[in-house]
Amino acid sequence: MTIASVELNVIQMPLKEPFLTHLGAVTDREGIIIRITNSDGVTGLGEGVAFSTPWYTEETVKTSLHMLTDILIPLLKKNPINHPQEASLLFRSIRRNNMAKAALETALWDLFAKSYSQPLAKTLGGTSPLIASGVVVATDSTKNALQQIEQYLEAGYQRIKVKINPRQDYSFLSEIRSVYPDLAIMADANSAYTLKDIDRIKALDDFNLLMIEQPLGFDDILEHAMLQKEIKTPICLDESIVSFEDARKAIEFGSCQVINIKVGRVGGLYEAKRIHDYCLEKGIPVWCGGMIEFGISRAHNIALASLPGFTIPGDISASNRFWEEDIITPEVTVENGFVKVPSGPGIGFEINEKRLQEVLLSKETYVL
Ligand SMILES: O=C(O)CCC(=O)c1ccccc1C(=O)O
Ligand SMILES: [Mg+2]
Repeated sequence: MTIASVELNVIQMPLKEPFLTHLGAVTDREGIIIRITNSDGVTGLGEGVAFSTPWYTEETVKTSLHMLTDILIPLLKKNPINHPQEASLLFRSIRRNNMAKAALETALWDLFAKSYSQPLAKTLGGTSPLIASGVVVATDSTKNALQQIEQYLEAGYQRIKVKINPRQDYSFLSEIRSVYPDLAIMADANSAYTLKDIDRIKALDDFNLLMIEQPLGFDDILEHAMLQKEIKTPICLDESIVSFEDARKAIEFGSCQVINIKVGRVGGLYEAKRIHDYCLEKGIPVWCGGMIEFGISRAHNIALASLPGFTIPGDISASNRFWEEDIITPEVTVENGFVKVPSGPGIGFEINEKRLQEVLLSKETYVL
């Protein structure tokens, strides 16, 4: 893989409606769109999914730009690679900064697949032609939640995830359950509880949830294992799993029965696939998480979710879940509850250049 240049585009777009969790509101999304070009003029696309502030992980758009320009791109310049997996191994010399690493590594995967005229899903070992689609409801009112659920079920989504916290849990979920007794529902707490809340969390066993995601500390593995012994609802870990090693330890400890895999959170597609393969071997189902992302990251998620261990509908929703107009063409759509895995080379989506220009904040090109 002879890399000729790396282009970093910082963009910003308002969400159609604010995304509310107990940690705050996301109303505008900044992101980094990476275009890598090789010596034959083939381009690979990647997306940096860190937020503007470090509310979900410690990274931000600015720390990602620093890591990319001052550390990761120079590292790639010094160490030519033949396969994206080598980039992933090379980046192990840098501690964490997983979203910055993933932004570059995913672009290399797209470039690699395109240079063999192969769909990225196939390059990764994916087999399913269709991905079951789920969606997240992130609001602080039961009325809004019920309205949104109705609208999303109408659009065909197969599974609903709601955000919960100690001020919005039991009665919120019981109202939703009373309207939708058979709906596939999961609840994501984004670390809103501690073990002192064990009775509140235990009570949620009443609702036959598919799982409860990340109820306790964002970096905890021990207390989730203690909690899982006390509740029937399967625990799914999100924030706590930032590497293959975290996944291995969480499974060994019994800290979770399900894992949400996010490419950015774990540092790229190679690490995501390693976690997937291990979970498949251990009988732990996985699903693909979302980052309120733009179309490039969404496209990488689709390719990853075509692997056989992704047996639960993930947070892979249509472009129009968050955006008036996405930066890719065609946009991601959900039909009869599924997203089609593209059959074209690489991620199978192109940049919508007009839309990219409309939302562009800055652009830098590095020649290698
Ligand atoms: O569909 C989506 O992109 C939203 C997924 C979501 O809940 C989320 C969005 C941003 C940051 C963290 C999370 C999460 O899964 O905790
Ligand atoms: Mg989550």
